[in-house]
Amino acid sequence: MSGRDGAGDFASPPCLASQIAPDYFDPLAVDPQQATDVARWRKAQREELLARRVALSVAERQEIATAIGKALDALLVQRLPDVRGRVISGYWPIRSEPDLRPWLASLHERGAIPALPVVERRASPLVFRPWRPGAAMERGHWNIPVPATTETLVPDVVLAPLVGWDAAGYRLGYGGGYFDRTLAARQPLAIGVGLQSARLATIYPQPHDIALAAIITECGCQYSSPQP
Ligand SMILES: Nc1nc2c(c(=O)[nH]1)N(C=O)[C@@H](CNc1ccc(C(=O)N[C@@H](CCC(=O)O)C(=O)O)cc1)CN2
Ligand SMILES: Nc1ncnc2c1ncn2[C@@H]1O[C@H](COP(=O)(O)OP(=O)(O)OP(=O)(O)O)[C@@H](O)[C@H]1O
Repeated sequence: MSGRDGAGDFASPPCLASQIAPDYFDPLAVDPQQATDVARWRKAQREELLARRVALSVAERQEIATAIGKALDALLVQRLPDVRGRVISGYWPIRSEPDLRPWLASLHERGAIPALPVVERRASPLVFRPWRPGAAMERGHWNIPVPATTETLVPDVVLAPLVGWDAAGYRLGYGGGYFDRTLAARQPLAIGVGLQSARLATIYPQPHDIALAAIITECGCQYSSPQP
């Protein structure tokens, strides 16, 4: 080969435009065809992952929830050693999500302030209402029970239930985009919790997807972002 990089072999240098990432010039630009493909793929993955999760026995689910609670405690020792007075949002389990209410109750006993997410307005960030065992509940959006109070809190920690996840810290949820909108608005310590078997090679992160700080399954911590 003659010349530097073989440039002398061609009448004009080869065009490398095809090697430029499509989002190089505008980081928020999305190819509409690609966005549609990813949305369709995610819908199919959600259905499959949810069908597998619902097939677990009650005993299996309880074991998983207990193991996740222990792994969460281990993570908090590192990330938030003193939980007293800290607002920690969990979730009211739906669609066979691991039931972490006992863990939230134990946090309450340790002096933390548990909270639950609420969709007060469609296509908007979630708001967080205080919760404690036995708190009065009402039906919220999607029939999810939410605390019957108008009080709202700013969480220090937010648990994000995972339908699917990948090892880069990205979450597949129910397709409403609520957690992404919430994390775009403020930056609590966001911890994904879900089943080890819900791991995907990638969720094909899009510009609106925000990586979580950590991902916890019944097998322990699967991803943890570098600590600030
Ligand atoms: N237990 C629990 N509570 C939670 C959440 C969660 O994931 N788990 N959320 C976590 O965010 C929020 C509710 N998330 C929701 C996500 C999607 C839709 C929804 O309407 N989904 C549409 C599909 C949307 C689409 O594909 O465009 C549907 O199923 O019809 C509703 C609520 C707040 N509370
Ligand atoms: N920050 C944002 N601003 C505006 N729209 C957003 C934002 N984040 C997500 N969305 C919209 O929400 C839609 C669903 O997103 P995605 O598939 O990531 O949902 P999800 O994370 O699975 O849902 P959820 O968090 O509700 O469980 C996206 O197509 C996008 O249009």
